[in-house]
Order: sequence, then C-alpha cells, then structure tokens
Amino acid sequence: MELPENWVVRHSRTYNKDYYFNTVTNESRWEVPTVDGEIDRVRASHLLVKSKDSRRPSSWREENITRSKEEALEILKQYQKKIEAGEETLSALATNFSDCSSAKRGGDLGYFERGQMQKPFEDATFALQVGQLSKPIWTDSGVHLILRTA
Ligand SMILES: O=C(O)CN(Cc1ccccc1)C(=O)c1nc(-c2ccccc2)[nH]c1C(=O)O
Repeated sequence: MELPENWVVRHSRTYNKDYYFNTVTNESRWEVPTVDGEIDRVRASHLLVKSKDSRRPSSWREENITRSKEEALEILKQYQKKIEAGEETLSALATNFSDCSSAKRGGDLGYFERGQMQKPFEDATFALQVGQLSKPIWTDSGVHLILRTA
C-alpha cells in the first residue's frame, strides 16, 4: 500500500503500534494517510467457517471445532453458491452459520481502516467494490466470505 509523498511509517514503542509521520510538516497521526481519492475506510459483513487448524477452533456455534480446512472450504463454497444464485443472503447465512461472534449482527463488522484486520482480510475487502462478494479468503481465524457494504 503506497503512502502519499513525505509520509513514513514509524513505530510507537509506547503504544506498540505503527503511526504515520510527515517528514516535511512533522505531522504525526495514527490513521493511514491516503492519496486523494484512495479509500481509507470500508464497511463489510462476513461469514467465517473455522476448522481444527483455526487459531481459536471454537465459536458460539461449536465448542470444539474439528472439521478440516478442506471441509471448511467446501461448506463455505456451498454458501457462496447460494448467495451468488440469489437464493440466500450473506446476512441470513452468517446469522445462522458464521463461526464469528459477528453472527449476532448478521456478520456486520462495521467500518474499519487499513491496519485493523488481518492483512488478507483487509486487502480482500479494500479490493472489493461496494456490494461485491469476495471469493473464499483465508486468515488465521479460518475461511471467510466477505461482502463489502460501504
Ligand atoms: O483468531 C483468534 O485467535 C480468535 N479470533 C479472533 C477474534 C476473536 C473474537 C472476536 C474477534 C476476533 C477468532 O477466531 C475470530 N476472528 C474473527 C474475525 C477474523 C477476521 C475478520 C473478522 C473477524 N472472528 C473471530 C471469532 O472467534 O469471533
């Protein structure tokens, strides 16, 4: 991800977090500076299917998740087909089947900026048009379908 001219990423040891510093104006900020016209925050909903290899193989649905990554992907692909066929909405499927706590909100994660979500998830979401559904995306949490909503 490119930064506008004169901006550099610095690391704050106090907060153990990256921040952005403008070497000309000496301005510093937490939010990622964007070149005009580049999106800096998005909103998305997602459906997460975990597997035994997920970083936390447990969810509100299932105390101990034992399915394999292959099985998780097959399950997610069934949901993807239903959504793409217009038979189901991501929100309805996430409510009933997502292994993420956001299931309670129809999979809605609210708004987020770069730097907040796991990188594969962030990059996939920022690459989507509003209203577009992602292909299956893997993170340490499991495999996701992402719908960009804003
Ligand atoms: O990875 C872990 O060690 C545990 N997590 C992280 C987590 C746990 C609770 C709430 C949010 C994130 C998850 O497995 C997880 N990741 C997500 C997630 C991942 C990417 C985008 C949005 C949510 N949801 C969950 C969840 O249980 O509800």
